[in-house]
Amino acid sequence: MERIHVSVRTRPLSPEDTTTSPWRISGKSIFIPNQPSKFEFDRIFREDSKTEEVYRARTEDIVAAAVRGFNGTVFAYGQTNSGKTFTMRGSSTDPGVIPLAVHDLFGIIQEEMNREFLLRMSYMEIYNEEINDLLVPEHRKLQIHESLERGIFVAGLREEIVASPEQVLELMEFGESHRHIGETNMNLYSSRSHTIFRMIIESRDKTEDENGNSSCDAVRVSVLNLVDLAGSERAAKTGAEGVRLKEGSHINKSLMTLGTVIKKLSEGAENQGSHVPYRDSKLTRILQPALGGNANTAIICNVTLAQYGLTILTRIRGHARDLWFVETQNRFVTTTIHADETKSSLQFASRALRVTNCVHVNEILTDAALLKRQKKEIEELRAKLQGSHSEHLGEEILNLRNTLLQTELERERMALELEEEKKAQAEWEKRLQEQAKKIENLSSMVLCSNRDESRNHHKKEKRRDTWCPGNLSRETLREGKIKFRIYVGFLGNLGNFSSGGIFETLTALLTKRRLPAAINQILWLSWELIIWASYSLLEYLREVG
Ligand SMILES: Nc1ncnc2c1ncn2[C@@H]1O[C@H](COP(=O)(O)OP(=O)(O)OP(=O)(O)O)[C@@H](O)[C@H]1O
Repeated sequence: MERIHVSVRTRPLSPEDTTTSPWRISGKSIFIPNQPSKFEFDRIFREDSKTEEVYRARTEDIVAAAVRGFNGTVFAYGQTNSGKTFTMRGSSTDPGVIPLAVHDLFGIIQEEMNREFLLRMSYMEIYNEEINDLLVPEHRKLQIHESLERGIFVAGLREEIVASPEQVLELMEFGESHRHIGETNMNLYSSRSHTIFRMIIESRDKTEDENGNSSCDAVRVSVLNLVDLAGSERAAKTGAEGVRLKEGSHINKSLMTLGTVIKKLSEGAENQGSHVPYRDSKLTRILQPALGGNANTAIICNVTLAQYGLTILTRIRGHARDLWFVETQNRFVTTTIHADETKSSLQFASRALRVTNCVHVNEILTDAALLKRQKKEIEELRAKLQGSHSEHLGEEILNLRNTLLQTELERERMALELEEEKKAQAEWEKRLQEQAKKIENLSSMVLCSNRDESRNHHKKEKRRDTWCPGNLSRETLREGKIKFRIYVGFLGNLGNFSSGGIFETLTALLTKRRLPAAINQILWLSWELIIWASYSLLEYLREVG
């Protein structure tokens, strides 16, 4: 977790303002004697401080971190005419934070021998809640989007590839010429828009392995935002009307949202899951990652310690100048009370001190890079393993492998045994079922037989067919035998009859004996037939009875 770094820069005062100023500075504190409000910051830069001092205090580290892959944002905040543009852009004699950062950036990159870099720059302004591309002036009213890969970004914004600080500053100059600047009673060159100067830094490791391949394809992409905000202003003070009034109200509205966002964040709203109104203005939406996200952030709060700001605007040989003393040919004279606005700027800055961000390297890993990284990790682990404990560990691993193998074999053997036992049990159960069936059949036969015997005992004269389902009773079998014998007897007698009687009768007729002899023979045959029938009947009754 990284806290937002907040420093205060006071602008020079006129001799009159110096004598009347109620503010006192002591170390890192700024206060009005005998008043409860006392503000403490990371650094306070007095009016004689150079911009380079301001830059070295924190922005220098943020630039160095951006080269290593960490996002960074620095912005100048303060009321109109407090020196924000002076701090961020500077002049040819006193370069501002942006040119210092650009030179530093290229300097650090040149010293980085193991990485190769690709730098891009963009420059945009937020004017009346519209985003304009300062590098391509016809690109106006751009929209903000959000994606997983790019996070929050401005669609259609030109990103120029740059190779030297001079090229960057030249492009910046070009952009400046398209920025909205206007004259107000407070500032001849008052910024009427917020500007965001952005450097996008891409880098990859260029050390090669033995095969000549890059050792890692991971690409680091970080963004460095250097923001010059428009200043809060009171219409009464600036004398704004018409277009200036409209601009002023948009500026104030977006700064108010910035104040609300900082207030919410300082109260821990984001950690508690409460709503933070980033989307209420284009400025806070674009700065969202810097305010409550993944960025090293620094705020330079520009203030004037004047009680009565006696700002004299005059024109010398056609050029407007901001002077610290009264000129005889002054055009505009505004006498204002600054102390309240300074207090409100300091309140904003001290709230920002309580905001923390979660900063991490932005690295994009390709599949090949992931693979290489994992291989590298495996190699490192293997090397560690082969270190001091390698022999002991090797033996232990061998033992563990043997134990594992034996356990596997034992498990397989037990599984086979179990299978065989299951089969045997199934066979045994099948046999048991068959035996049970046989026993059941036999017992049913015994029952039938017993029942028939008892029935015969009580009803000897009656014979009844006894049929037991699924089996023949003894009685049925006996009856079958009797019938068989009777039929055989009948056939035997018929044989006798045929062979004896009929043969003799026919012989008598054919040998032309007399008819009485034939009739006699027929009678004899009939008699024999009767005898046979009687015999058969007696036989049947004996068997059945
Ligand atoms: N530390 C300083 N030393 C010398 N001159 C300064 C300093 N700070 C501001 N000035 C002068 O004060 C004037 C107003 O400064 P500047 O334009 O930077 O204010 P600003 O805060 O950007 O105003 P605005 O919000 O209206 O754009 C400029 O002429 C600038 O040169």
